[in-house]
Amino acid sequence: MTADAIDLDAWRKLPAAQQPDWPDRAVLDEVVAELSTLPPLVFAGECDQLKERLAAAARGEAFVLQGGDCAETFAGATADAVRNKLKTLLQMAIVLTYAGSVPVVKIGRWAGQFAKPRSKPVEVRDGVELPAYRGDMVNGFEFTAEARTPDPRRLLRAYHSSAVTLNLCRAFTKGGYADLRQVHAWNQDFVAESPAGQRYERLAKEIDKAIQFMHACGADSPEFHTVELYSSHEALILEYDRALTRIDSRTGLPYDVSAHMVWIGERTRQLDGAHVEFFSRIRNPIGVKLGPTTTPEDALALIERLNPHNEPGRLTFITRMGASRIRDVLPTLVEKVASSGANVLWVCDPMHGNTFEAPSGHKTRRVDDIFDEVAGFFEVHRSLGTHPGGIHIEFTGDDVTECIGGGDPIDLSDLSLRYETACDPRLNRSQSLDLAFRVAELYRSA
Ligand SMILES: O=C[C@H](O)[C@H](O)COP(=O)(O)O
Ligand SMILES: C=C(OP(=O)(O)O)C(=O)O
Repeated sequence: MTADAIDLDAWRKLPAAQQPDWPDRAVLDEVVAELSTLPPLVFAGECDQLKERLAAAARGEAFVLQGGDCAETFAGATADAVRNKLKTLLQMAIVLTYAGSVPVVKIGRWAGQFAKPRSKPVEVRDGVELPAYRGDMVNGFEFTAEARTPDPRRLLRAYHSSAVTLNLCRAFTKGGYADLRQVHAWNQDFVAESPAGQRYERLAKEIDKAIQFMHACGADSPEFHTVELYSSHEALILEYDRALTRIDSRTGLPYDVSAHMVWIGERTRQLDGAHVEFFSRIRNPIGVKLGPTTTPEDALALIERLNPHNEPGRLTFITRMGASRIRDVLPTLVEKVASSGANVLWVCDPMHGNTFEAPSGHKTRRVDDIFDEVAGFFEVHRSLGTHPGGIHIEFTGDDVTECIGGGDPIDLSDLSLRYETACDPRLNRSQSLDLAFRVAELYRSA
């Protein structure tokens, strides 16, 4: 299909869920016009490369590690915070690479993850009702009428903040910070210094031996000093992602150049809705979140709309069923999709089906439920002979206290110590590394 034949604005005629109530259309139009002139954040060729990597993961020849904050904030785009997230992602990736003996496709849930779908449009505190916080791209977190009023100028800040974050990640991953031996040394510190890490001493020693062996053979090529890293976000605010959609000069086809991969959330995947329509036009690799009420018919219809030519690596289903439901709900879904012959990558999001409210009012998740959902995901795929293609998690590289349990346990009374998320609870650094070692054990138990 040529670019001329692709109507990138067809979504405007359809119902779009979870969009802000912008107070001033004229300001929005000005912002969108400016965004449309700004340089792309990623190159379409990189999106194609990611598509190839995802196709390999769907065949069982790679494993996807996708993660980052639930909601990025403008204030959080500091060198320390970005570095800590990247460092944790790289540490997790080494463990998974060794355990799976396949490349790990590293995708940050960052440089664009500034918008949140909400279950209620308003928040009430002490009898005062204000619009819900929808992410820094839309409004402010502070509970005042001024902060909570959607402001289109925030779309521009989201673009610039994404550019800064991506720039730093590109510098770190290409400039030597991601050196394999350095990342492994950080893992050794985790194992030596934390009660959570001590369980994994044997595995860490094996990795150490493997690295020494490669070094001795002279096999540590330039790839061991740099890392391929991709960016992703939920493309929720369609004005933003549309303004950053450009026609690729190589192919003449449209790509959303705000990120390498974008996904549709559980709340916006209506077949006749604006998000599915918009995503059907762009050529990036895309994801769709599937919750526990998804029927096989829903999944097949999404495949038909979003990947009609059955292109490998184009479509990822990110399942988020909840630990208590995954073993019941996932098998039929995977079975029906597999028997249709569709090329789909299955990734497990063990976060969004396991959220509950603590007595203190904090939204939280049990680390054990998160581990259990991932274990269920592996079990289901193993029993069906399909590939557990990756995990999608909300985490931070900082020592926050937002999820309970883990190797250095955080309990309900600890939640208020360092509860910093702007939306949903994230795994902290130690809980994330713990998860990587657990997934490694699942891999090796096959
Ligand atoms: O991250 C996902 C959603 O935005 C979030 O779970 C919605 O949370 P809410 O139920 O507090 O609106
Ligand atoms: C909102 C999210 O998830 P879901 O659409 O699965 O609820 C998310 O990943 O931020």
